[in-house]
Formats: sequence, C-alpha cells, structure tokens
Amino acid sequence: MAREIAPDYFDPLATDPEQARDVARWRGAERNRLRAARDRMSVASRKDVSVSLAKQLQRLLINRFNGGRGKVLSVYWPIKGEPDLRPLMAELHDEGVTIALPLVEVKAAPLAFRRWTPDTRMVRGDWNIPVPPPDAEPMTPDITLAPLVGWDPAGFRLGYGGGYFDRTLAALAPRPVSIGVGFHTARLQTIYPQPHDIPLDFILTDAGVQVERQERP
Ligand SMILES: Nc1nc2c(c(=O)[nH]1)N(C=O)[C@@H](CNc1ccc(C(=O)N[C@@H](CCC(=O)O)C(=O)O)cc1)CN2
Ligand SMILES: Nc1ncnc2c1ncn2[C@@H]1O[C@H](COP(=O)(O)OP(=O)(O)OP(=O)(O)O)[C@@H](O)[C@H]1O
Repeated sequence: MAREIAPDYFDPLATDPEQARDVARWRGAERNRLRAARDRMSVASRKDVSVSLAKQLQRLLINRFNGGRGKVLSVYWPIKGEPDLRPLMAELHDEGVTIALPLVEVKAAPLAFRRWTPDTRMVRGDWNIPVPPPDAEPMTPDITLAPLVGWDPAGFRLGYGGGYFDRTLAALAPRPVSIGVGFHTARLQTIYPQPHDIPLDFILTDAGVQVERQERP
C-alpha cells in the first residue's frame, strides 16, 4: 500500500496510470477507515465537535471576511456523520450572509448551488442528500465550505470520491475562497496529491485553523 512507502514516492505531476491506480485504491481504503472511525463516534462527541467547529468558523469569518456579511457562503447539509453546521447557517443568515447549498445536478460535473434560507423546504437530491427545491435561486459562492473525510497539512482534501469539489473549484472563475471543514482527527500525513487535486485555501477543524495557504490563484 502507498502509505507503507515514502510519501515522495508519488510524483504529483506524473500521470503514470499504475501509480494513479495505486493512489485511488489507497484513497478508497482510507475513506473507509476514516468514515468507520467517524461512525463509531458517540452522538455526544460528534455534537461537541460540531459546536467547536461552528465557533471556529464564526471566528474565521469575523476575522477575515467581515463575518461573511454581503457574501454568498456555501455550506452543506450534513450526511454520514459530518459535523452539523445547520444552527450556524440559520444564525449567519440572520446576520446578512447569503447561504447556499451544493447539489449534484449533472453527474461527474461541477456542483450547482441553490439559495437556502430557514424557510426553505428541502427535497431529496442525488445520493439522497437533502437539497433546496429546483425553484430556489441559483447561486455562485464567494466562500465555499468543503466537508472533509480526510485532510492533510498541505491543504488537500479527501472527500467521498466523486471529485465534485475539485471539478467545482477548477470551473469557477473567479475561484471562491475554499475552506475545508471537518474532524481534527481525520488528519492524514498526505493524500498523495494527483494532478486534478486542488489544495484548499483553509483547513479548519474543531481545533481551529490548521492550514492557511498564502497564494491564491
Ligand atoms: N453533505 C454533503 N453534501 C454534499 C457533498 C458532501 O461531501 N457532503 N458533496 C461533495 O462533493 C456533494 C455530493 N458529493 C457526492 C460525492 C460522491 C457521490 C457518489 O455517487 N459516490 C459514489 C462513489 C463514487 C466513486 O467512488 O466513484 C458512491 O458512493 O456510490 C455522490 C455525491 C454535494 N453535496
Ligand atoms: N477537474 C476535474 N476534471 C475531471 N475529473 C476530475 C476533476 N477533478 C477530479 N476528477 C476526477 O474525480 C475522481 C475522484 O477524485 P478524488 O479522489 O479527488 O475525489 P474527492 O475529492 O475525494 O471527492 P468529492 O470532492 O466528490 O468529495 C478522480 O477519478 C478524478 O479523475
């Protein structure tokens, strides 16, 4: 397995198909491991993490983005043990932040975003994820939160394996500020970045800002 050998074995700019296959297999195993660990967490500790993460996010928004006021912030509707930021969504909405939620409108394409308010009646989208209804206003986020299955100190993110956030960040111009949010315990030494992987601007966990990238393209 990839993790049993030196991290620099994988040349991020190489496109050796055999190596790409090895990385994909390793990521599959790590996703399963991290998701199983998350599933095993008690309801109480997951709640603690969600509360801490929401506080950290609020602090980051205040310190860097004027609290997010006047901006479009995309959050996510929690699934599969992800931290629950819904109480913060409502609070930010009340403070003048425009909240958007991502959805898969077209498979293997960039995500779409629709406006969410506390009155929005959610419907079932792809993968059974609740999403705002088709008549909700389409949005382009200024700041996008990407839920983390895993993260690394270089700012790279492991998600569910659909490649949706990478495609979305690659497609949007100007690129939104990207903030990966998740459990501090989901840290990996490296995700063995591949040519399509885009590092996030921030990695934020329940323990605070872990990564802040200086240069943004
Ligand atoms: N709460 C939440 N909402 C979100 C995301 C998220 O990570 N969390 N997404 C963040 O992107 C998008 C949905 N992401 C998805 C990612 C993968 C698959 C999917 O079909 N996965 C396949 C396996 C894919 C593969 O390995 O090839 C499956 O599990 O069957 C669906 C949606 C938008 N909404
Ligand atoms: N910009 C892109 N254009 C085309 N394909 C892409 C792009 N970005 C990623 N992909 C494809 O998506 C697949 C999954 O990528 P990856 O393992 O990075 O997923 P992930 O970031 O964990 O998933 P997600 O963002 O959906 O949570 C890869 O096979 C990759 O080839």
